[in-house]
Amino acid sequence: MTPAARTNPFLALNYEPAFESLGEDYSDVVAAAAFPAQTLRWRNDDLLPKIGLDPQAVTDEDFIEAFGRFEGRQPLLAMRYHGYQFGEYNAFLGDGRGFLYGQVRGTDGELYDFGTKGSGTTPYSRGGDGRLTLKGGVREVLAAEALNYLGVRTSRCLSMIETGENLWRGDEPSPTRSSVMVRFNRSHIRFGTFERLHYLKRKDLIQKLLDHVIEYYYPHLQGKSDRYALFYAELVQRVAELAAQWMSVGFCHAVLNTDNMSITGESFDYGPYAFMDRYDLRFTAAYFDYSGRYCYGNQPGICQLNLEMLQTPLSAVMAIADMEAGLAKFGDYYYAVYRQRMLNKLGFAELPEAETDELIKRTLQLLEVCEVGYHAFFRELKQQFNASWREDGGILNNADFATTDEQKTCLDRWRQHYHTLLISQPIEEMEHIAQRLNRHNPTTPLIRPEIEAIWAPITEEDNWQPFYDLLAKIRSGN
Ligand SMILES: Nc1ncnc2c1ncn2[C@@H]1O[C@H](COP(=O)(O)OP(=O)(O)OP(=O)(O)O)[C@@H](O)[C@H]1O
Ligand SMILES: [Mg+2]
Repeated sequence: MTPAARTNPFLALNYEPAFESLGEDYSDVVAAAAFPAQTLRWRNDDLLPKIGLDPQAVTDEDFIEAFGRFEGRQPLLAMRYHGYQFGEYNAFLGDGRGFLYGQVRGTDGELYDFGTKGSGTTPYSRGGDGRLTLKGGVREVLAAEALNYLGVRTSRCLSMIETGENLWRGDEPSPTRSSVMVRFNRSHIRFGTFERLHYLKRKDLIQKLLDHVIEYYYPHLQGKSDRYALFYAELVQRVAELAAQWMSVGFCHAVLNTDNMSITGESFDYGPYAFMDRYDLRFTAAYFDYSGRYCYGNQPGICQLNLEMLQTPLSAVMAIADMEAGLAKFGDYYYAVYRQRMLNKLGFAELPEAETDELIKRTLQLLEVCEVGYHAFFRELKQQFNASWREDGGILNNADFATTDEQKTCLDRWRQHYHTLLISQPIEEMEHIAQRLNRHNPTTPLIRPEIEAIWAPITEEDNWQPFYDLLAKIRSGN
């Protein structure tokens, strides 16, 4: 007897035609580019069990067949959307270098998207090549893994395959290498997906899409008479919390256009992002963001503004007053999470609100006065922390970042304050403080020099080991 032909586990998944079932008003059927080569550079084995696959049973060739050659799966749908880009409405967007490959139910019961980036041109490419640079792929893989470790609600990359083409880009030495990536996230429905329908004056399609979003991503609201208002209120909460997550980990997304805002409140699209080095509210990651519109410190406000702009399309089916009531809570949601996360970074689980605010204020002031790196400071704190600090007050005695008189005075004041807080905690708590400092402050933050350090061996000698080593570090916090 001949053995039965083996099926690629990715092709054997039970794909649900959720977005597809909305019909042809929301997407276009497209084909993937035929690439001259496929070299698997990244397979995210962490994600496979989440979709019921055993990593051992999935070969590299399975990845390449499914996510490099895109064989055996259709329809591939370029999703339609518009969006406000740097405040200007753009009615010529849509998936210009990607498509929705398919949707699968995770073992957690949630629906997930496989969405591509760099898979070829579509009707929305606007003269672009439909491609993703290899460095772009590498950067998105790294950002997603780093943010995931840090507890940010983020998309992940399932695979990244080098595709053997030469690309020309203004922001990379060119020709530069090409890649195709498959993203794994909750949904690629964007604020801009609704904005497009408003632009087309299609109230019917807005309602249909909103019902779809609630059915798949807010199912606990289904059947409630005020489900639309509840949906918006929950989206406000999710987005506010996401902004707080970014701010606490020192992350600047860089392109918070409404087409990069997910309707599930999940973070995605890691283009010119950067983790800042020094604490600086004006830190701007994208070289083309001349006004600093999407600088680090503007992110909560921009998220709030994007939510407000979403009211325009949604007002076709619900009352603006209800949405205003939902949006009014943005600040409370934001600060609750920001406070908690900063407290954790400083080692504490809980302090009265006023004390928390005072500690955060003094810490940020210290970072500014001492000109010490944001991540470097917290790393120093975790590495030097000693339970004996509670008794002897020898906090950060080995810190080398305070040299001027002003810096020394600032550090001394901070030490005294931190010491008072340590004394307010029982001695048994010191161990937990050490654990929290460890968990919330990575030893290797994904700041730009770390990325450039792994990129050099890739371009110079095609050595990928430093990339894998860095991934291991950012996935473990070490
Ligand atoms: N090289 C390219 N060829 C064709 N279209 C492109 C290219 N680069 C970007 N685009 C399109 O420009 C718009 C904005 O790009 P942006 O970088 O925000 O999205 P993206 O990174 O391509 O996709 P995603 O938002 O899913 O991460 C999108 O419509 C995108 O499809
Ligand atoms: Mg985008």
